[in-house]
Amino acid sequence: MTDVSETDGRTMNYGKEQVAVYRTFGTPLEGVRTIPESQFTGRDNTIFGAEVRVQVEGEAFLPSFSEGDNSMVVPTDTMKNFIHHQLGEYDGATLEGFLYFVGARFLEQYSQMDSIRVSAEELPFEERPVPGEDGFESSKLVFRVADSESGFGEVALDRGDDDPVIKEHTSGVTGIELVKVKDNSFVGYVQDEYTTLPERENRTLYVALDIFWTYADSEDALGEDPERYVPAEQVRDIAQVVFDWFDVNSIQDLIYRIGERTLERFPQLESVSFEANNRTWLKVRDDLEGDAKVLREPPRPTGFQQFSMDRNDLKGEDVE
Ligand SMILES: O=c1[nH]c(=O)c2[nH]c(=O)[nH]c2[nH]1
Repeated sequence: MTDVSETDGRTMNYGKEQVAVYRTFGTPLEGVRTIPESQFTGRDNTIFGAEVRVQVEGEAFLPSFSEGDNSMVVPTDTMKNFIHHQLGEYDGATLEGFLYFVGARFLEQYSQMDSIRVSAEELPFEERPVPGEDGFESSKLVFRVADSESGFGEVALDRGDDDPVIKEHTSGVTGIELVKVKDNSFVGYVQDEYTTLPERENRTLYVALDIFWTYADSEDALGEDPERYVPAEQVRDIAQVVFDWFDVNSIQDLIYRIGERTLERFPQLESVSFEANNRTWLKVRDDLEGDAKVLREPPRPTGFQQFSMDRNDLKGEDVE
């Protein structure tokens, strides 16, 4: 006989990924706090898309692995249909709120699921300008299918006594790609017999960035209180403003400053983390007038930086 303790600690889960789902005319996100680094004040949610991943766990699934007994198995195809359906039931306005909603619904519907992890990448769309009465305005109907940065969310839920309990959560913005054409350096690094990279006092820096954050109180991630919600657009905008403002000496230096500013702006956040990639172009010509250069793609391999920070890293300086 198999008891629970014997199965403790093993990896056993299954689920569905790449579940793309779209919703039109959702609940608008209104009432977020504005910050000086961003023009973002809310989202209409006229169109919303996400690619969802769901992963479920439960001791009841062991016989499906060990004995080929599917009597407790919810097909992953059904999971996909369930996600599609629940986006129509969700009446909130955020990606993380939807992930919590759909996760909680799964636990309610299928008692054999002990816990669930749901994550998603937003599939972004952009408003398009059309001529209106006072110049151009955003079309209310036509959107560009965008290849831009997108929101990210993940929640892991356990069954609680009453409502599900959020065991882990992460929010984020992924796919940021920024180029700064001058006022960046990379100097002062280790020089030895293996070094071929010349020091650069002023390089054109191209960085790809994913930024993730956690809240001190995971409920704040859901967006039910929009004043305490951190929109991915505002973090994206902090990143580009900090890049514009500071003459940094490396990507390491850049992401630390973005992290500091993000934690200072949003006291409700517990931590911020980064995955950065260096895509800096190589110089072909700099014999042109002024700061002008001709550049080319870098060859492989590429460098990366990962960093996480929390409130202990702040030096206690106020931001205006
Ligand atoms: O911002 C950078 N950080 C590095 O650690 C590094 N290493 C390198 O070759 N180029 C760069 N750029």
